[in-house]
Amino acid sequence: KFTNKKLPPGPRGLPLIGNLHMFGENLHQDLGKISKKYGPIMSIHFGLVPVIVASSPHAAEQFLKIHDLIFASRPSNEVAETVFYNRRNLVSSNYGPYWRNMRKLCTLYLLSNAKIQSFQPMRKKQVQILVDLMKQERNVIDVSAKIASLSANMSCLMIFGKKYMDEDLDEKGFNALIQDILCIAGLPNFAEFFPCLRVLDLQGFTRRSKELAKLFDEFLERVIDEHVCDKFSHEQKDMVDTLMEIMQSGEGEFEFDRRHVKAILLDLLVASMDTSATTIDWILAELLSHPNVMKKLQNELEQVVGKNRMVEESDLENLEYLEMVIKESSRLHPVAPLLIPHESIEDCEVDGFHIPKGSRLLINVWTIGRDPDIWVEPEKFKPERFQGSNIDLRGRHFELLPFGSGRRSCPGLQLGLTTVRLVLAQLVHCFDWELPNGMTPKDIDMTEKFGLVTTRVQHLRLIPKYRLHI
Ligand code: HEM
Repeated sequence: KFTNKKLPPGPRGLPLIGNLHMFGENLHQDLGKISKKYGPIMSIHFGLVPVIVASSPHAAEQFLKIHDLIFASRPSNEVAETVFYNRRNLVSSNYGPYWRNMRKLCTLYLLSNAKIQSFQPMRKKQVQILVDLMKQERNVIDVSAKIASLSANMSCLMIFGKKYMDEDLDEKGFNALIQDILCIAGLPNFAEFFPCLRVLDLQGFTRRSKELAKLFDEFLERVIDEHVCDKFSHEQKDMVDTLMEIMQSGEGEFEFDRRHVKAILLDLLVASMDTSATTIDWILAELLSHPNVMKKLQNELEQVVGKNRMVEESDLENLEYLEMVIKESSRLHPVAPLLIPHESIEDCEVDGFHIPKGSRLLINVWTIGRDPDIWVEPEKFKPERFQGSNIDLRGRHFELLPFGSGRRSCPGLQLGLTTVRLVLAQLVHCFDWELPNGMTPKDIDMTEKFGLVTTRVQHLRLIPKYRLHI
């Protein structure tokens, strides 16, 4: 079928390990450097697995729009199989009828605008609890940890109908276990690239995946049992209720039992908790590094909301500068800098290059966001660059893709953005934030820690000064 079998260019690999020796802790940055030499469609190898890296808006559009269908699958991995019930979740399931149906159900019943709206009072209450707590504080607080807990609480209330405390799962704690899942799923797993090493479990991933699978399965069983017996009364229909209803109605049009319910519940938890919290953390860190931007945002809030009340969700659509700030931070710090790996289901030709079936695809949105050919002074944090621009966050403009684009793009975009906008607006409106111990804005550390969700290495420790008149 293909006359031209030329693979995309890329660095020569070593026998067996391919290019794995070229990568340090920050895979997205290393790939960015290498792609400068080999171009926006690059071919490398993780062990024996062929990997294609796209690093320009044009290349991203080729894979996520023009040839979207061919690249709409996901590679398998240890965590997907062990922890997510043999890939019955949405994030890691193969492209096909199961994924299509499940995605439709999730968008229609769990992540629709009406559903997001129904959780508005819950969000308001949880943010209020955090603001009240911070109002009392005179000392330095770990704001990153507080934002992570707030996000975890909001996710749990939405998905399970109640907050779960760290001790509900394991002595290691709820948040830490979710981090473990993201970590194992995000790091290069040698057993995947060299199947013969699988039995040796050199990185201990198999053992840890099995432990995590057991812990979460017991937890999810308990949660479902509680709902079935209605041991705790909850005012509002949560996502467990909705999924159980779908299961009982037979509307799934495919096999749908407890394993599917559990896989989707865990998926939603993992996909929502850290992404939203980390996005907020990065934005706050940039605002603290740029006091002029912080001031301008506070001025906007003063004009739209005023100092006599807190922010309401209905205010959010009037906060234009906030939107620019979110876009600018998402450009520099996309929380999933390589998106989630895609996999091709057929041979394909892209820009004259042959891409074999079964290639893994990484879209380096981090590099695209910092490309000097696309952005003026790309390393500078300047929200004003989006003034009057039609570039949005929805994946229609391939130079800015924090939620991906096309069939596999984030179905939780609206929910995630609502959380990010509300929490950020409230924290910036209610408080002035002081840096501790003579720290200056220049001292804020922006070092990244790569993972499926890429976080800042340092937590933000700040002193809140309440600034409203109520
Ligand atoms: C600011 C917050 C968020 C960001 C930045 C974000 C980003 C992303 C990205 C980059 C992807 C991968 C796209 C790709 O592979 O092409 C993704 C997938 C996904 N996200 Fe989000 N996300 C966020 C919040 C959420 C929330 C709140 C939920 C649901 C509760 C969610 C559910 C999912 C799911 C289920 C997928 C997998 C979709 C599939 O494979 O079909 N996300 N997200």
